[in-house]
Amino acid sequence: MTVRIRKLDVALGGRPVLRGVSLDAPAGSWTAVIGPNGAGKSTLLRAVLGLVPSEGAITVAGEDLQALKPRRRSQLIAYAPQSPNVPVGMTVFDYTLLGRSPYIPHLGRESAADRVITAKVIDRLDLTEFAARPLVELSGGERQRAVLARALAQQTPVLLLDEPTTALDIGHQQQVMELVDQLRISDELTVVTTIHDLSLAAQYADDLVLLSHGRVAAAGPPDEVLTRATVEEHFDARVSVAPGPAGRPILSLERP
Ligand SMILES: Nc1ncnc2c1ncn2[C@@H]1O[C@H](COP(=O)(O)OP(=O)(O)OP(=O)(O)O)[C@@H](O)[C@H]1O
Repeated sequence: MTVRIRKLDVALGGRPVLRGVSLDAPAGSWTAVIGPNGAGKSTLLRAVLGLVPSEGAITVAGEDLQALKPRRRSQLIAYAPQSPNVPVGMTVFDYTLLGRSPYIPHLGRESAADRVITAKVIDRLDLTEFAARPLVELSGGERQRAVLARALAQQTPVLLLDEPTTALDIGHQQQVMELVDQLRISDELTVVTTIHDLSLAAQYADDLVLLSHGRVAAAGPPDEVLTRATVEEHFDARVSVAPGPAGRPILSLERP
């Protein structure tokens, strides 16, 4: 399902945080939102979910998101936040099962199928040995995978991931990115993720959207957006950019 954002403005605490942001994420595509700290990346995802008030238009498959009931919206879009509230005492299994909430009838219980889907997602994220453990007792990377598990258990056509790999070791980064990519291809998921690792973004995303001071500073395929000059201008970093697999750029920091 295509996600379309037009002229999105968000103000927080009386200060503009997003200004006139537009983007198109076609069905089955992967869009990575990049940008320096405080650029507005997380706010953009939160605005799509209706978690912060915004002005402008946000549609999924042509449906106006702001007009949708929360339950319907949860059937369309799953979100893995950067710093979720972790309910004290809740196990990894029960937390992941929350992803099935949009399909459980009011005052009803989850079905056997909901529990099977939950167990499968937990397994695919290497969390089976932690399933019965309280989430708060997990390491940062284990917890991050549990947050992703909850979002994947929701089985929505659109997946919004806020910094899904920051706490992960290199092996689990690859596992998570590959899993999301497989689901994107097999189920035609539309993936929008914020991400700080620019080389990782470039390896997986079809398009990058560079936010700077709340505006779109550049957008397009990774090799067009990730130039040495653009990275220097917006991140104040000196990097070298080399073509990697399939011409996708790989960045390395250069010591001044
Ligand atoms: N509730 C709030 N009230 C006021 N300002 C806020 C609020 N939430 C975020 N901001 C401000 O909005 C700006 C954008 O924040 P946001 O978290 O979207 O940035 P980001 O690009 O995701 O940053 P990072 O890379 O550090 O995660 C920041 O300057 C932040 O301080």
